[in-house]
Amino acid sequence: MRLGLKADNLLERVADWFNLAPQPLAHAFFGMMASRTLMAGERLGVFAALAEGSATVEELAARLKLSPEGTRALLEALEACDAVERKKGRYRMADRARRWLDPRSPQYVGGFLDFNYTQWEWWSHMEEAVRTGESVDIHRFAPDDPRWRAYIHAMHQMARLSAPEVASSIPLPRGARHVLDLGGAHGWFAAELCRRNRGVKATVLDLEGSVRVGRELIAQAGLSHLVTHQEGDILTSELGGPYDGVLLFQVMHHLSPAQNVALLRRVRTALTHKGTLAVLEYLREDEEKPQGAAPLIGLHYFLTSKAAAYTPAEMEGFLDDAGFRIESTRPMRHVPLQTLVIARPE
Ligand SMILES: C[S@@+](CC[C@H](N)C(=O)[O-])C[C@H]1O[C@@H](n2cnc3c(N)ncnc32)[C@H](O)[C@@H]1O
Repeated sequence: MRLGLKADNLLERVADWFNLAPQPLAHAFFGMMASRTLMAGERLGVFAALAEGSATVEELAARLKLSPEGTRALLEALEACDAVERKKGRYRMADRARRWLDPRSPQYVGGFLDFNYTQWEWWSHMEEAVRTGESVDIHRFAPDDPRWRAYIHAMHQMARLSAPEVASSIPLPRGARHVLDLGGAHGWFAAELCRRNRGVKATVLDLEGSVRVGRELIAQAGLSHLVTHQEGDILTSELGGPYDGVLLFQVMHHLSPAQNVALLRRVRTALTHKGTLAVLEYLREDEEKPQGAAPLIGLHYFLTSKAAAYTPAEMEGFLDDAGFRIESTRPMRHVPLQTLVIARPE
C-alpha cells in the first residue's frame, strides 16, 4: 500500500507527472492535517453525533458545545477526508465511513483514532530517537499509566477486524486443549481460536499494564471461561506448557533479532512436538527494494521499541535458528500488510 496525493483532474495529473508540485510538502502538510482532522472528529464527538442523524453546523455546534465557526471549518475538512457528506446544508456521516466511525458498528475503529493522540506525542520524540538511538520504550510505562488503556483498546478494535480470518487460518493439532498467546493483550485472537476449536482454552501472557485492560475486555465479552490472563514478561517468565499452539501476534516487531530467536527457542520447548506456532506480523518488503508504506511502520517500531519491521527472509531466519519449519505464509486481507506465518517444530 502506498501513500500519496490523488490528482483530481488532468491539470493536476500533468503537474504530478512533470514533478511541478512539491510532493514532500504535500506529504508533510496534508498528511498532518488529515490525521489531526480525523482525530478531532472522533475526540470532539462529531462522528458519534452524526452516526445518530444528520445535522446543520449550528445544530451540531450547539449539541457538542463547540463554536459554530470551528465546527463549520472542521466539518468541511472532514468532508475533504471523505468522513462526512453535505446535502442541502445538512451534514451526515459518509456511507463508506459509517462502518469504521459509527460507535455502534462492529468494525468501529474510533478508539484507534483516539489512541493517535498518544502516538502523536510519541512521534514528537522522533528526531531525538533517531539522533540518540534510544526509543520511547512504550512497554516500560507503569501499569496504571492511562496510555495502556488507549493502546490496548486500539489493538482490540484492530483485532476485531481480522480475528475471524486469522483464527480460521490456524490449524491446531487434533485434540488440542491449550494455547498460549504471548503478548496477547486483549486476548481477542485467542478467544476466537477457542470459539472455533471446541475444548481449547487459552492463556494470555503479557505485561501488567496490558493485562489489566485485556482481562477487563474478555470479562465484558463473557469469555473469561475461555481466556485467562497472566502478568509476566515473555522474555523472562516461565512459559509453562506443553501447549498445542502458541500465538505470537505483533510482538516480534517490538523485539531485537537476538530476543526473537531466544524467545522462539523457548517457545519451541513449550510446544508439543506436533504443536502449531502462529506468528502474525507486518512483514516489510525486501530491504534492498523498499516499497509502499511499510518502512514508515518500521520507523514506528524503531521509535516505540528500538526494533524494526522485519522482512520475510529475516522472519524465516529467526524461525530456522530456533528450530521451526515454516508450513505456510499467508497475507491477511482484513488488515493491510499483515502476514500470518504457520510453523512447526522441526
Ligand atoms: C502491538 S501489541 C499486540 C497485541 C496483540 N497480540 C495483537 O496482535 O493485537 C504488543 C503486545 O505485546 C506486549 N509485549 C511487548 N513486550 C512484552 C514483553 N516483554 N512481555 C510481555 N508482553 C510484551 C505488549 O504489552 C502488547 O500487549
